[in-house]
This record gives sequence, structure tokens and C-alpha cells, in this order.
Amino acid sequence: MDDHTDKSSDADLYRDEQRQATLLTSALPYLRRYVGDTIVVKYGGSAMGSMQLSSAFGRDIALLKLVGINPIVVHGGGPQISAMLDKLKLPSRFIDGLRVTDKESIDIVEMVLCGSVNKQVAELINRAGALAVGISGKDGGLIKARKLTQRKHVLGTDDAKPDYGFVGEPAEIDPRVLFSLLGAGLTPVIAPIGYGEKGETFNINADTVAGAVAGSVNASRLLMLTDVPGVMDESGHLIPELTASEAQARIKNGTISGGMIPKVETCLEAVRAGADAAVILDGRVPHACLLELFTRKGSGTLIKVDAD
Ligand SMILES: Nc1ncnc2c1ncn2[C@@H]1O[C@H](COP(=O)(O)OP(=O)(O)O)[C@@H](O)[C@H]1O
Ligand SMILES: CC(=O)N[C@@H](CCC(=O)OP(=O)(O)O)C(=O)O
Repeated sequence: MDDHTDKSSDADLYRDEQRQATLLTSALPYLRRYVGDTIVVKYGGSAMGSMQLSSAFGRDIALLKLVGINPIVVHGGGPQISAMLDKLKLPSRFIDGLRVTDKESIDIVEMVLCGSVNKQVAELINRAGALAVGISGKDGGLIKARKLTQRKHVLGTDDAKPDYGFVGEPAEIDPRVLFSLLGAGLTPVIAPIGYGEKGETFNINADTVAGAVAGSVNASRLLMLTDVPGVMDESGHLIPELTASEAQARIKNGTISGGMIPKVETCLEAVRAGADAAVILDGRVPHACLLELFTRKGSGTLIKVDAD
């Protein structure tokens, strides 16, 4: 009896292993497509859910690295900053998805992003077996920023000029530190903080940083992981593909609002700058990055330029 049970469990095990081998080979065409490419992954603060989910994210990034793709991670941390400000009884105020950042809160923003979230994200990847190095835009002169005075008119919707305080936009990206890390076989993990000409610290929206970094390293793809399935329409249904003019109309009529605005703006800029694709996808789905890159049916919202 025991002997029989052992034999059938051996056979089950063998079948499972065969299935795994088949699965691995089914990724071959996608591997051929992406090996050697640089892929920028924006890991939103809202997508950093459970321990299980975040370790699946770390494993995805490690796997990409180990098969010869060059991932660069840019992380957010909006909810984590808000929680800390709340603890300190300081208010959080957003205008069209950007945090108004005063002198007092910029120190907290930097502390949370660089001191805490950055190291946690690098650790997720390290634990999965690929070496990651956490840096901010101040390291190696990566992100020189200037004060954001006016939203880029990518979509032509924002004519007002609110004062965002110590919020910056990338003025110059020096990707040398990224190339050195990638060249040494390491995975850069970037906190969205920039330095100003006069030594100021700027809080930059992580979506914007991801787009600027993707442009500077000629990334073939930009993946934006967030806490919704993608861009949703007015009835709450996923929009699988979105062009620039559709996006503009949806921001105008309020269907796209808050934190989704900088995401959509960034993706549009990335594809306009030559990225093959920019996708907003659900970071709450385990292995969202692998599903997007290594399966036929992508998920989320693919952002496209308008057809001429
Ligand atoms: N049309 C839309 N489709 C999906 N999400 C939207 C839309 N408009 C606004 N949002 C909001 O944008 C949020 C994602 O942005 P944000 O909170 O900044 O995420 P992240 O931390 O990942 O950057 C969603 O949780 C949702 O509340
Ligand atoms: C200027 C600005 O809004 N900066 C963001 C930086 C973090 C971020 O972008 O985090 P998510 O990606 O999780 O939203 C903030 O202070 O919340």
C-alpha cells in the first residue's frame, strides 16, 4: 500500500515538474524579446500591500535580472508619507495628485522615502537573490530638479499655477550611476527625491521620476504598478488602451483624477519619447510584472500615442 502511494506521488511530482518545464519554455519568445533590454518598473506606495505581495514583487524583479533583463525600480511611498505626517499631526494636501510640500514636511518626505521605503524595497529584491542598491535622486547626481511652477502641458488641462512648495520636476538626469550599477550586475532602486541648484531638496512625484529615468536610459518598457486594475472608465470598467486625446478628454471630464493624472501624463511622455510601451497595471495581482512581460495577454491599461 505504502509502496503504491509512493509510486503515485512520484508520478504526480514528475507531472508537476514537466508542467513547470513546459511553462518555462513558453516564456522563451518573450525572453528573446526582452533580454538585454532595460525595463523601468514604478512600484507605487499603494501597491506595497501585504508581505506576501511585496515578496512576490521582489522575486519578479530578481527573476528579470537573473534572466538577463535590466530592471530599474522607482518606488513611491505616498501613503507611507501621509501616515507619518498624520502621526506627527501635520496635514497632507494634494493638488491634482501632487503633494503640496512645505519646509517642515520636505524633511519628513525625504526621511520616509529614502530612509525607510527605499531600503525596504531594495531588501525585497536582495532577499530574492538579486543584488539591489537603494539610492535617491541625490546620489551620483542622478536627478537635478527645479521647483515645479506649472504642470507640464502634456495634456493642456492645467492653466492654474498653484504653489506646490518644495515639489520639483526633473531638470536634468545623469544616468551614469544607473549604468555603473547595471554594469556591475546590480539593480538600482530609486527614491523620488531630487537636488536643486542651491542645495535644496525636492519632492518629486514617483511617476514623473519613473518616466524621466525611463527616457534617460532608453528603456523599452515602463510598467506602473498601482492599486487599481488600470485606468477605469466612468462605470468602473477597465480601459485596456488609452490614447493621448482620450486621456486628455477623460482628465477634463474628471474620469481620470488625483494620483492617476501624473501616471497617465508620465506614460504619454514615455511613449512619445520612444518607449515601446507604457502600461498602468494592478500591483495587487501577484507577479503582475511577469504576467505583463511573459504572457500573451497583457493586463492593465496600455497607453498609446494618437494614430496620425
Ligand atoms: N480613472 C481612474 N482609474 C483608476 N484609478 C483612478 C482613476 N482616477 C483616479 N484614480 C485614483 O488613482 C489612484 C492611483 O494613484 P495613487 O494613489 O497615486 O497610486 P500610487 O501610489 O500607485 O502612485 C487610484 O487608487 C484611484 O483612487
Ligand atoms: C510631489 C509628490 O506628490 N510626491 C509624492 C512622492 C511619493 C509618490 O509619488 O508616491 P506614490 O507613487 O505612492 O504616489 C508624495 O509626496 O506623495
